[in-house]
Amino acid sequence: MDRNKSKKYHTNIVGESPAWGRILNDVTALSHAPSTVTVFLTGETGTGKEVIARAIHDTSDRAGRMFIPINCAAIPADLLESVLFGHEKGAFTGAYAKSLGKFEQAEGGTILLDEIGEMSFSLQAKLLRVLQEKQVDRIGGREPVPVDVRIIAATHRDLQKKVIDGEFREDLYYRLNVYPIELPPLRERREDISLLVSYAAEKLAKRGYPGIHFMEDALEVMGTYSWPGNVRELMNLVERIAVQCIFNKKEAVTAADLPNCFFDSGQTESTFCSKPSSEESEESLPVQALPEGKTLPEHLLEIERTLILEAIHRTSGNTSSAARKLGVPRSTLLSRIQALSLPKWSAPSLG
Ligand SMILES: Nc1ncnc2c1ncn2[C@@H]1O[C@H](COP(=O)(O)OP(=O)(O)OP(=O)(O)O)[C@@H](O)[C@H]1O
Repeated sequence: MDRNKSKKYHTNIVGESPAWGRILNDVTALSHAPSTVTVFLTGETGTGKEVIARAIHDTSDRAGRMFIPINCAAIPADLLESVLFGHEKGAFTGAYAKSLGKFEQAEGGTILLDEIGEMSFSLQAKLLRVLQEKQVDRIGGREPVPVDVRIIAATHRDLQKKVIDGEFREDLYYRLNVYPIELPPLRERREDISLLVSYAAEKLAKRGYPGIHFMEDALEVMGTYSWPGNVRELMNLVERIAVQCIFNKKEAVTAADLPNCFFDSGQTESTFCSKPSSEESEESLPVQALPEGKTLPEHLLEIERTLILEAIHRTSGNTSSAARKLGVPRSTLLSRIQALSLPKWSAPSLG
């Protein structure tokens, strides 16, 4: 890809992991292809589907035109048709004036149909027509209106299952699924966590928050969390901690500033007993639980650190009962806390 194109999105897209690199390669490949190619984005909530859709638009020859994201799940089913395709004056009760739909507004540009799986069956047929005929029918309109709009569809659901269950049209599914991109969950690209945390802190600083930085122990614990809400959850967490930092007048964020869910035993378990992803499985099978690049002693120290932090959190910093939970004398716990340079416990002001 030429430099200008990469510049256009690299400033607000963060990630250097191989998994994320593959997504950026797809964006690059698409930037060289005709900008009419339909793209189908899948991935858990908060993985960056909208971010990638925008990057695809920004690196296409449609960049100067509109990018319109629509969340199909957020608009009542009976309104969605008029929102997408528009209506003529008097087409239905309350249609006091002609209204252009999003497709016409996005002429020459790109439309992101997020949560496409939530679209009603009858509207799916109308969308299929737009894809086939490149024209929309305004509600109450006499003539179809030609449109030149790239469609990017996105979903966090298993659309193939919806097709099998008869809830999503198969013909539309194949029309949309021309260039599929599957966004990896954050737990499958943990290498990006610390970059994303710095990016989030920088973004907040631009919005007037005081500068904060995350200490190694905090990043370590964050690196073992499962992040069900993915990058969105990370962004929200950094903001929540930034608010606490203003209140506590501090800049350095330690593991003790993280919410309790980071220390849940289920969480610890799911981290250390997690199944390797298909990509990791070949290499890491002989030493199944060992994270890439870590030696056994390093990994054991990490487990020890996490367990001690968890026990300290759960006992609100009471080292006697934490030691009891861990089954070691208090003196041993104190010396391990010192040896591992673990932070002193302080009560979090939120959650
Ligand atoms: N790689 C990334 N670099 C920087 N910010 C990111 C990245 N990925 C996601 N974000 C941020 O995370 C948040 C969620 O991203 P986005 O809305 O694109 O996710 P999504 O997959 O479309 O979520 P949903 O399925 O819930 O609509 C946004 O604030 C976005 O800016």
